[in-house]
Amino acid sequence: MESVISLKSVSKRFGQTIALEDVSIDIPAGVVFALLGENGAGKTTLIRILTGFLNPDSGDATVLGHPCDKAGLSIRQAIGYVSDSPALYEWMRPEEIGWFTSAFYDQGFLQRYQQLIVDFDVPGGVRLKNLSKGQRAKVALALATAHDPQLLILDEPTSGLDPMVRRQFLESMVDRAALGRTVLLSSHQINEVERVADWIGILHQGHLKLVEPLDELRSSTSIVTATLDDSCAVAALPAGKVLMESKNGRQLRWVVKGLSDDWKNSYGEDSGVTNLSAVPATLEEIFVAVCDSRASRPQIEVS
Ligand SMILES: Nc1ncnc2c1ncn2[C@@H]1O[C@H](COP(=O)(O)OP(=O)(O)OP(=O)(O)O)[C@@H](O)[C@H]1O
Repeated sequence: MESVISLKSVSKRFGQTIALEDVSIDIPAGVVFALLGENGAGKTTLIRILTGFLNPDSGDATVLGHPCDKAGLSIRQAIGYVSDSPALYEWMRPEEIGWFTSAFYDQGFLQRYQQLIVDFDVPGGVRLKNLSKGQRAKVALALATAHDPQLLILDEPTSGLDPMVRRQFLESMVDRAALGRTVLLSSHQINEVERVADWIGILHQGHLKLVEPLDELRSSTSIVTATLDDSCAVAALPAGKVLMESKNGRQLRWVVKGLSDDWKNSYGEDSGVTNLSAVPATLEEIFVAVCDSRASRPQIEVS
């Protein structure tokens, strides 16, 4: 089946700054895909390429089968998109902008928009320039979702929303995916994302460090801890891909992907290591391990 979003070896620089380097992703239909990354990781650049606002220096990007560099307008008409700073007609009221925008879409748009505005508790008769940041974000979200698009792209969708609306909004993304729609959202809110995402992509300094279904990522990544007999000794790494190692006195901690079932066998009585244990890693722990360049012996594969 064709991917809803496909990026093949996409790179983009701004002068000396590498915003994206050789990024390839295929996102299937019917999933919530969360793009995570620190400030400046390249998330917005990737979204601007997908929505045709920016062309890559090299590589190919398609959305719903359309090439992003040539069909930006068609893509933006077909999808729902909310940027990190949505531009709205400030002098309009929410009820007016809904009515105005409905002219570009099918008959159901206005009814769905009005329902969303009620659900989000936005006052329909106040000018947009006089609404709070969160209320404006809700209007932008309602406009982007009221035509029930196949694909919804959201750059930092929950910033400015209060906790109740965030929860309601994120749950509605899961409902969309269950109906076969696809949602791509960029976020810093790792804990929130962990509750709703099916797939995770982690960008770090323009490089896609990881892209995987969240279930597989969680079940394959462990936090391994151990105690050294002598704090000056060096312990063998556990068998698997060590994403990060940290040491605090005699305490060792590793984040390991694909920890082998018999990993404890490598630590015999004379290994100088005791109190071995492994627990599943949280998404936040995985994110830090992938992005933290201070890890002392990072990204090592031990077999
Ligand atoms: N128009 C531009 N001109 C110059 N540099 C840019 C431009 N747009 C982005 N960059 C640079 O590209 C890199 C990636 O920026 P981008 O906005 O994609 O990051 P981001 O992951 O969305 O960050 P944040 O989470 O802070 O919004 C940054 O170093 C940024 O300074």
